[in-house]
Amino acid sequence: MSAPTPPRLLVVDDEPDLRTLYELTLLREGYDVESAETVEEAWAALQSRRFQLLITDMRLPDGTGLDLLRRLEDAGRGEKGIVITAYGSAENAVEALKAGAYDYLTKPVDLRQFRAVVASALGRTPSDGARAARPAEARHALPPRRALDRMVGDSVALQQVRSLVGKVARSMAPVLVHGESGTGKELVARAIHELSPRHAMPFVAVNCGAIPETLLEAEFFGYRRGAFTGAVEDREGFFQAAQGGTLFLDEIGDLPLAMQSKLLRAVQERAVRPLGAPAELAVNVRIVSATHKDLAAEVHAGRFRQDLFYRLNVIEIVVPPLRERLGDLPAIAAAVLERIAGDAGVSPPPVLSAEALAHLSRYAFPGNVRELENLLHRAVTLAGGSVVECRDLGLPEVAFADSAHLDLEMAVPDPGRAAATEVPLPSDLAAYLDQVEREILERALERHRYNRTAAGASLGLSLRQMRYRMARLGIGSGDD
Ligand SMILES: Nc1ncnc2c1ncn2[C@@H]1O[C@H](COP(=O)(O)OP(=O)(O)OP(=O)(O)O)[C@@H](O)[C@H]1O
Repeated sequence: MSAPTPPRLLVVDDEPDLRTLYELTLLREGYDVESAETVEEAWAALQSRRFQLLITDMRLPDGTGLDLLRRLEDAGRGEKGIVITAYGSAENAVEALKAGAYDYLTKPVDLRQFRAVVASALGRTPSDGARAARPAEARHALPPRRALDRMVGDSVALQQVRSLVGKVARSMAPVLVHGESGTGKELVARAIHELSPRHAMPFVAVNCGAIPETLLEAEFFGYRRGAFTGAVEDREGFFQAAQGGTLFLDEIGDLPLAMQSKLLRAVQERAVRPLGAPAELAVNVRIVSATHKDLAAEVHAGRFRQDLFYRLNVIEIVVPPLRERLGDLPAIAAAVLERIAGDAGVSPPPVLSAEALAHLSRYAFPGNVRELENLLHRAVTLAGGSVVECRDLGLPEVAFADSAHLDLEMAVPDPGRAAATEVPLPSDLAAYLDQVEREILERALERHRYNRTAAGASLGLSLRQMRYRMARLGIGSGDD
């Protein structure tokens, strides 16, 4: 997969408040963070995978941070270590450096310094706490007012989406965008924002499924200095960051019930109260949310609050899967190839051979446009020339085991027929299902910046189950 893997960090502290504070700070810097409370728990994590950096408290219930550093050294491991020592204990700090620590910090930890030391250990420049450093936002950053242009395709379905976007952009009404993963829901949300009177104000994209439950409130509403142990500076939340603009809540169906209540309150009151703040702050934010889940069914099952559902779903925009609007495929593929060529400074852009296009048109695209983009990126690299052929696409043959052929000319949106003919019966069900599972796991990992815990949780799997499945299917977890 093409997304760069963020550095993976292990935080070890037995004090929940401090652990939360470190995790929150590091997540905001775009790192992939895991945590442990004891030497043994940390060691178990270190044995099962590689990290780039270990950040550990000196005093732990079953030993010290130095024990961890020594074990790493004995095992010839390359992880750097930062040790957090009690205020005034110079010996401890020296001992830590002697034991091979990259650096040490003393309590109470100054977060600015904390970020700087971590960045330096990883050979990076700290983001200075800027929101722009959030990978989720940076990943999709587009020039202003470009989202609508970027939304390629003339199928009836897409024309309807475009016309709805134009209509709803003017109002403040909350919009719920519904569609499978990778269909372009975020593009729709950005287009609404860019066409709205708020276009000069911020667009803040939040993947609700990627934030650990314990950090949700602080992330959404911010916190004040002193709100919890170690909160030494004020931090704004997503609502404040989106002030005057649009807050895009992706994967809203993944929000835990407790947080749903708090969000409902913020939306109703148009005010938020940062953790530790004496009073509420008025916020003027337009909410656009998105989900691939059937939220009505989630309400029915008691997993989503009905009152919040009604609040967010004032206007619904449905983005159909790519396989139901295959007529858009040639134009989207051409636009994507143009973009890839533009990024690489290549001209003219490569084109798909007729057979390659026909081949693609028989594929079900479970990952929709995003999958098409990834596939074309890979294909262009393999093709190395100006024409992308069938063999460069690397589509699993199992997906085509049945020779059902769909003529491109006939590829008009027709959900009924699509379901019946475009997913051929496989000749090897086990291999086919493995391939489907592999793609789902890879997409979830990519979406959650290769954090297996979050990716697994988004699929209803524990970390253990996730690891097992990845190992079975031979999926690497980035750098280990
Ligand atoms: N109609 C389209 N034309 C061209 N590119 C598109 C189109 N729709 C989506 N894309 C591209 O496909 C990729 C996925 O789109 P986007 O992130 O908006 O999907 P999503 O539904 O929000 O995905 P997820 O549910 O996984 O968050 C983006 O790079 C986007 O630019």
